[in-house]
Amino acid sequence: MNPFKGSIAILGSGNIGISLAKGLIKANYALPGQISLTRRNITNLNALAEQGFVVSADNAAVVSIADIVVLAVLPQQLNQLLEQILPVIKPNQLFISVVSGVSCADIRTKLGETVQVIRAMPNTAIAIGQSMTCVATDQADPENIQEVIRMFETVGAVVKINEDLMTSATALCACGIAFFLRAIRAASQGGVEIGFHADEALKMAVQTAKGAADLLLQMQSHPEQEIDKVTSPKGCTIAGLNEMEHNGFSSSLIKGIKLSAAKAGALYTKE
Ligand SMILES: NC(=O)C1=CN([C@@H]2O[C@H](COP(=O)(O)OP(=O)(O)OC[C@H]3O[C@@H](n4cnc5c(N)ncnc54)[C@H](OP(=O)(O)O)[C@@H]3O)[C@@H](O)[C@H]2O)C=CC1
Ligand SMILES: O=C(O)[C@@H]1CCC=N1
Repeated sequence: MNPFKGSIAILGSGNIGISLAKGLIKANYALPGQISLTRRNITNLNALAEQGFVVSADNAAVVSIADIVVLAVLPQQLNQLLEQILPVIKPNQLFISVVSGVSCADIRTKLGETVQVIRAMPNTAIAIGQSMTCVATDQADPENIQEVIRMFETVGAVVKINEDLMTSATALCACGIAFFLRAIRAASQGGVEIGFHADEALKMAVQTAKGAADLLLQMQSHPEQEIDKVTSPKGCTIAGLNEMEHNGFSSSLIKGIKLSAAKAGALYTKE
């Protein structure tokens, strides 16, 4: 892999910003000294400073020397941040926004119409190189799109989508990791009810979930094909599955994803 040669500023180093930084280092996309991390309370970044990351509370200072600027604050924190960096942005800088519900055009409205903006929607598995990242833009240059895809491919799978689907991607992939984690947690709680200690129930549920995901990835099959192989006639799997469905299992996942998508589209206030 050809490492990135320039410098990266991650503005808003909270959960996803730090996960991204760690993932990029783990994948050898960049060295810690090439990545500046900002937040207002920088004492929370002491451990990362010790690992060699540049840590700062001064967004403008790090943007003034960055080739790639990653916007990773909450939607309601974005406008104030953009006001801070507006005076120092340079031509040829690439802005990557992971902020939910904010369009490329919204960011250009604040930073100027010539600014190159690409949105990326990763999930927290980016820290271990297993993100599902959706990438979208409206008018960024092809070479910038290629660099962003290359960056996120080092830390997981990437799908390029139309920008109008970014809130849907937020719900399915970024929020989605929490939905699957909750399903694993629930399975482990079921495991405790039927006789296992909590730690062994969780280990069993985690490996079973991993096996299910890997089956689909490696066999390129449909979930129902794999389910059909498990459900013996008159057996215990179909009994359990149908009981879950009677209680709204699929329906609740679908409804939750629809609500998350609607909410993701309404997190940002332009003014
Ligand atoms: N968490 C996730 O899984 C994902 C989140 N996202 C998106 O990423 C964004 C961040 O989410 P998340 O990481 O969960 O949120 P966090 O609250 O964990 O992170 C946001 C960070 O921004 C910092 N911050 C706030 N204002 C400023 C500022 N003016 N300058 C510099 N830093 C600032 C905060 O620290 P301090 O208060 O110290 O300044 C905080 O650490 C959101 O827009 C979210 O929609 C996208 C994909 C996945
Ligand atoms: O919960 C949130 O709003 C953010 C966006 C996607 C994941 N976390």
